[in-house]
Amino acid sequence: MRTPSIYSQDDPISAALKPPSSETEAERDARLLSEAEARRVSELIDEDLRLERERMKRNRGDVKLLLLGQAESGKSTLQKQFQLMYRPNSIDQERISWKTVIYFNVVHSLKHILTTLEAWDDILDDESDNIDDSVSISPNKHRPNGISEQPSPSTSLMNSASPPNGTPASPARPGSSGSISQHITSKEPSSIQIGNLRRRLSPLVSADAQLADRLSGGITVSGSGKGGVYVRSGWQARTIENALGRIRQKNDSEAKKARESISQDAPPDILVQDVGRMLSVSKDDIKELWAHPTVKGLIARRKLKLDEWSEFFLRHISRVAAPDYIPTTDDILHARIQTMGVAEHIFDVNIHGKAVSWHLFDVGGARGQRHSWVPYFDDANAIIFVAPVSAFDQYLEEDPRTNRIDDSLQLFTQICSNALLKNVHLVLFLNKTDLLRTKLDTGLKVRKYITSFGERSNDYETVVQYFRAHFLQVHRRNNENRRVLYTHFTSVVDTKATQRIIGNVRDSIFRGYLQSAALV
Ligand SMILES: Nc1nc2c(ncn2[C@@H]2O[C@H](COP(=O)(O)OP(=O)(O)OP(=O)(O)O)[C@@H](O)[C@H]2O)c(=O)[nH]1
Ligand SMILES: [Mg+2]
Repeated sequence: MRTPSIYSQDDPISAALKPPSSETEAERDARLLSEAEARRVSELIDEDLRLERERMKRNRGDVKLLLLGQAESGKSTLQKQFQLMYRPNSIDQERISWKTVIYFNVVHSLKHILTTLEAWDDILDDESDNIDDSVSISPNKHRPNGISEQPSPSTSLMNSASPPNGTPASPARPGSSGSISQHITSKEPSSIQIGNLRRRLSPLVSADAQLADRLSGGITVSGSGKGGVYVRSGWQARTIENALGRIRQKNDSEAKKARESISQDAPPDILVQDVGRMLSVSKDDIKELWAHPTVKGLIARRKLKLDEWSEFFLRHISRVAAPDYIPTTDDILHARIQTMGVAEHIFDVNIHGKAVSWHLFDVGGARGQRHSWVPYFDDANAIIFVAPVSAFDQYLEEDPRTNRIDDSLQLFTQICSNALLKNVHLVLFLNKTDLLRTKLDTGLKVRKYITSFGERSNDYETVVQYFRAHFLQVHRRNNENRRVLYTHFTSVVDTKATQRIIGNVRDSIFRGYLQSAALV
């Protein structure tokens, strides 16, 4: 008996599509097979559409929270704190993959130190010594890593001649950034010592590109210079898959199951294993380089600028370079990897007996990434805008003429004035306050970089209030709807303090959410 066909005798379209009567058995079998495949694909599409409709319906009641702010402001670190609070097990599952990031952070920092030393001929040249970096420095060679050593321009915040609090702006004055304790007078010993360290560390440093490739999955993004590498959401699974290699061969559902079953017992990636071995062998050399008077001198003279994560991992190198190293949660919070695009994280948040799904969108903050934020604006319930207040002496990697505080203020202006966001609950984190304290304690003068700071006192309280006043001013000028701005001084690497603040923010967002959902 012939298998029933999809072609009905009565339907004219079916009749038109009816197979020719001369169809052979083999042609008929092939046709039936392809009809069955078409039906299967069509049913899959229908099922996908049904699930998507259901998801949209379900998500209508969910809270959507955007984490916005410039690159390096601390958005992903804040996301990790949400993860620690609401899905702590997932941090354990990812723990092993953070080892690749931390090794990359160490190796990349060593490379940056050695390249900078090379540009200064591995010595502290007292004749070119000028602690004040508002004056042009003429190194012997071009600057490493394309980082401009032209004096960075000081800024009057948002070009406002008159800052909040009424004190008139005064011109920048050169300041001192502290005393140099070590002076190397003999070129020979210093350069020979560093030359030897460079030679011994070169196999380790040469792993930099491979580690970057492992994390990015081979994707290079323009502008991923200093920070090293951009990653898309899901990079953890990729580093683990590379470690296991064989998972790639399997079909999707098997790979998913294997990924889910991976814990920190997963066999380590050969590359990561090799880097771990080299780190362990080179531990003393790294310590010697990090403690070397020439390195310390270049840092004090601001000829060598290290990021906070570089300093953190170099300070903890004994632990990080140990053969049995497993990243601690604190290490994970300090690890640095640039976000590419927008990464969605979903948490079930239980408030007053009501369970609500929170969708956290962690965005890439570099200028080239900001266009990808907009599609998430129209159904957002809340924004946490993260502004690093320690960045008053730093300039955008993408545009070395723009002071990072100024960029934050400009970005905050755009967010406050955006019509799509006018009803969104707005929270401001003035972040990296721990680093701000350290910078001020070492004698760095705000007025040297922010001319409008004028003759105010350079103490922590005055400085944070000054920056806060600027952000409040931006909010006030762009607040037709008279919405409240919730402000917090934060250091999001501090778990205890941050989780307390997250609790407050959660409650205030949830109150707004209930009101807008007309549930109260
Ligand atoms: N000491 C200190 N370090 C911080 C703080 N917040 C963030 N960091 C560190 O700053 C670096 C950058 O933080 P991220 O969270 O990756 O920055 P981001 O805003 O996600 O950056 P993009 O993804 O490039 O947009 C990381 O090494 C963090 O550990 C803070 O409050 N204090
Ligand atoms: Mg990020």
